[in-house]
Amino acid sequence: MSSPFLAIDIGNTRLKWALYDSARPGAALQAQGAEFLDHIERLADGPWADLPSPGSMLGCVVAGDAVRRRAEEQIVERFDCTPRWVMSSAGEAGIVNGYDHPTRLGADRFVAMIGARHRMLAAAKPGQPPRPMVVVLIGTAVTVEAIDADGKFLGGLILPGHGIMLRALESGTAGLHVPTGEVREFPTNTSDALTSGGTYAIAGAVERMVQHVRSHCGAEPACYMTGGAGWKMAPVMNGHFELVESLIMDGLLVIARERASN
Ligand SMILES: Nc1ncnc2c1ncn2[C@@H]1O[C@H](COP(=O)(O)OP(=O)(O)O)[C@@H](O)[C@H]1O
Ligand SMILES: CC(C)(COP(=O)(O)O)[C@@H](O)C(=O)NCCC(=O)O
Ligand SMILES: [K+]
Repeated sequence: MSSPFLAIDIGNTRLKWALYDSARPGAALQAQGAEFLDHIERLADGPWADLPSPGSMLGCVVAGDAVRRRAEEQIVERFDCTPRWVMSSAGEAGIVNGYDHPTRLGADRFVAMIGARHRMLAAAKPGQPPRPMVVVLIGTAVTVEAIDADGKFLGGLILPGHGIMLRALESGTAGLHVPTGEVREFPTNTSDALTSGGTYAIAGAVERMVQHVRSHCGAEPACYMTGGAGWKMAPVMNGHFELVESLIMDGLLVIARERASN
């Protein structure tokens, strides 16, 4: 008998949650939401109050122990299931972790790569070999991961996200104040210059990683993008980046299914 499954992704800005009808890739989404970290205490009595109780949950958390504990309090207060969190390991669910210290890799990065690998394999036509991948997470920070065709995580970049870049510029200068501008190829005012600078800094780093993977692996990578600010980046990306809002949740579903069958 399958029972509902709760997936949770806690980043440095927001907690994202999604309730599925079962713990397997492709499960039907029953409810989802996102809360800024300051508002986690309201989950049990708020958005979670009327949900069916999940039989199990799995999450990833990079926001620190205090935030994880606050989330666990909400989970056990509201639901009859044990909080479980993915730790990055030397390998799981088709990804081999090439980090110098595999457990130090952010769990969100590890899980997103697992979700992406599953998606890439599912999209392959019969007889088509697995492809290398570039996986981009646009959250508080930006990460750009390289994975070869065998599923080995080769390494990844960490950059400041849009918000951190703008706040750093504002605090480090007299004449720059955080404005909201437009992305322009040739910005002619400060607001547009700042917004475009941040956007193209990320786009440029991503394009470089695509080049690195292409020449290292000798094949065109499958490119996936996710994260709260992914929609801002998708329109300026050259080439075919697939924006997959649910990549981390997809990875949690893959891991939950694998763990249940092992
Ligand atoms: N409702 C929103 N409107 C505009 N931007 C948002 C919104 N929510 C998130 N963002 C952007 O996305 C970033 C956070 O994305 P998210 O994936 O939640 O990050 P994290 O996983 O680090 O918590 C923020 O830095 C912000 O730029
Ligand atoms: C790189 C990150 C800060 C990204 O966090 P996020 O933007 O999702 O909040 C997080 O994955 C993290 O703390 N990683 C640990 C260090 C590492 O991956 O090398
Ligand atoms: K994240």
